[in-house]
Amino acid sequence: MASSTAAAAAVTSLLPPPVGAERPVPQGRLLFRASRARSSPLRLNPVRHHGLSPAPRAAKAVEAAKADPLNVMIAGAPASGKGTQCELIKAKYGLVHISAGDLLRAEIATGTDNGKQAKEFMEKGQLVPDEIVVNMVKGRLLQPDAQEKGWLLDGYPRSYSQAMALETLGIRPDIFILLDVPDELLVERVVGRRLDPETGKIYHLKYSPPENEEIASRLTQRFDDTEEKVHGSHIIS
Ligand SMILES: Nc1ncnc2c1ncn2[C@@H]1O[C@H](COP(=O)(O)OP(=O)(O)O)[C@@H](O)[C@H]1O
Repeated sequence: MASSTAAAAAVTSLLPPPVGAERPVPQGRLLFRASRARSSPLRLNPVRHHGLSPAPRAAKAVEAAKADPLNVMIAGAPASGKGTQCELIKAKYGLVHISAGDLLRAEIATGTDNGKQAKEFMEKGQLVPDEIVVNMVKGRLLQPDAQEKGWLLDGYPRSYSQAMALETLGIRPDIFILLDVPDELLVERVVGRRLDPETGKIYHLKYSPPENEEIASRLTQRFDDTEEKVHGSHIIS
């Protein structure tokens, strides 16, 4: 799909280069740069200097050499291309991809109390209450893999209160990416999207049509791939 490849390249080219290369200030419509919270309690091994005296030269050298892992938040409506962008960003920067929806589904699968409560809201298509989501996301961000490699947080925050909950913990992304796709295009993408139940491959009737008649005849549509989903969704998902 030429347009999605171009969009994919557009987003990763707006991100800073991987650690080790020089990081220019990114610019562009799809991307907003947030300031880094230097005192983030999420950094388990920060380089800190105590007292008023200047840091020793050796400590400064260590600090200069140690690049902080990149922390990214990404948001976009259904069919905005978030899944594609997440894969590309993950592959390019080696970040740990943390999806709020996946975390909730894992809670349900393991049958935790949080999972049982979350399920009721998810089945009704409602947001799961902050008491469950905030701690769950915070806990995952604190895991050593995300701390060491950096994180790509997807599907959080979905409300002002969720954003503020992380803000009060001192957790901010280096970059917030909003995939801002016009409604007409989202509808076109969602309505034309098809799934091959045998291979799991996703097609689009117009942009990525099936290779042959046999595949075309078995394609199905996801039950929630409807125009209403686009209109009913929050821009931040
Ligand atoms: N940040 C969040 N806050 C509250 N509920 C969430 C959040 N992220 C996901 N959920 C719940 O999980 C469901 C599935 O989310 P997700 O996997 O992102 O899929 P979708 O993009 O189809 O909503 C949502 O409909 C919502 O009920």
